[in-house]
Amino acid sequence: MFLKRLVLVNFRNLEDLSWNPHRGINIITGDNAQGKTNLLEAINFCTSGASFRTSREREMVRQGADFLKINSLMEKNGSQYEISVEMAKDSKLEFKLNGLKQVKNKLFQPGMSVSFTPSDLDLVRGNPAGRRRWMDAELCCFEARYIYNMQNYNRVLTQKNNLLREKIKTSGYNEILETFNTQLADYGSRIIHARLSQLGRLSSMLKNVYRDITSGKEDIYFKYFSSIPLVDKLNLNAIKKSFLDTMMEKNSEEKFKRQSLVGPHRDDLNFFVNNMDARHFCSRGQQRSIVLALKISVINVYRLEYGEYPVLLMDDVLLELDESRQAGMTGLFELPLQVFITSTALPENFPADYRAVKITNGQLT
Ligand SMILES: Nc1ncnc2c1ncn2[C@@H]1O[C@H](COP(=O)(O)OP(=O)(O)OP(=O)(O)O)[C@@H](O)[C@H]1O
Repeated sequence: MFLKRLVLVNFRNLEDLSWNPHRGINIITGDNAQGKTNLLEAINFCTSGASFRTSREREMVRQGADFLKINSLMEKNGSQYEISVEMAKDSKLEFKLNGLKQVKNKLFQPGMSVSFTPSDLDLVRGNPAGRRRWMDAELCCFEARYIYNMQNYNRVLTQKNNLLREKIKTSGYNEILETFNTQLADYGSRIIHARLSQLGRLSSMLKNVYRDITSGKEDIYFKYFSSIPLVDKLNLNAIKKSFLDTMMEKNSEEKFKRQSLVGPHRDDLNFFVNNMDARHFCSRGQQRSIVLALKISVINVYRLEYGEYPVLLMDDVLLELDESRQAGMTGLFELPLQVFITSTALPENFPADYRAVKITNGQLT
């Protein structure tokens, strides 16, 4: 996937911007608050239909303006197409593909872009909910029916929790609870199964990428911690049975605590570098390297799924690594991959060719 042209009107402080990015590495420099992240966010939006910064889309319209326009020319597997997004005052976003209106969900598939922003550092050091969100949104999103299973799982989970919280038990309480448990085991085991199989595929890629970044000095692995004993991790029926058995065992505790204690919504993923738990023992630079290695592994997974690398967006995260770790990424920069990197200054010894643009007060130079 390559972004060939980007035209923005009233996108945050980017009032009127037109750009034909380089096919390889683009470094966007500029002082603070000039519009570097805004530019990355616009690329993120026209490649995913979502912002890495906000879910309140109206915030993206330049203050004082009454509409926003993003127009992009993309190339995917050799074909070109135009995606445009418009939002007029008080109306919803409108998406077009090659000039024709298109529903957002049909326009954007996963795997068009991967972003790495400072908030992604929480993937290592933050709470388990962030890691579960990452597995759901970035790692497993393309698995058939994953989102369908997630939506149904969450719906039943809410119903079950509401039932457990009821003070006066309705008639048929135990039967209803059992029905919810059966449904949760069905959807939940598929979620856990998909997570484990995608993690299995990611594992060796992550090890290799991390070794490259650290010039072979550090090793990484991860562990999926489940609220369900997982004996046969790749056997869906075994996961489902274990899920049902565990819910039976925890039945009294769930009733006492009035909440659902078992399932993928309680699971976690932890990273270990040189056998040490990365949450507690890794430096900031190591944590940054872990997230970077994860993102690079994910773009490799997308390449296997879709036949082409996604666009990679890195906001204020790459050039903070020391030169030896940046040098460890030479292999990445040799791939047919378009990368956008923001930084306040140009790097001194960047390990690959790049084109640089500077942004000042929302204008590219
Ligand atoms: N809707 C909006 N309308 C107008 N300006 C906005 C809007 N949203 C954000 N801005 C402004 O855009 C400016 C640039 O923000 P951006 O986050 O892109 O800066 P940056 O160049 O990445 O800076 P830094 O190096 O500090 O991260 C900020 O001054 C911000 O207040």
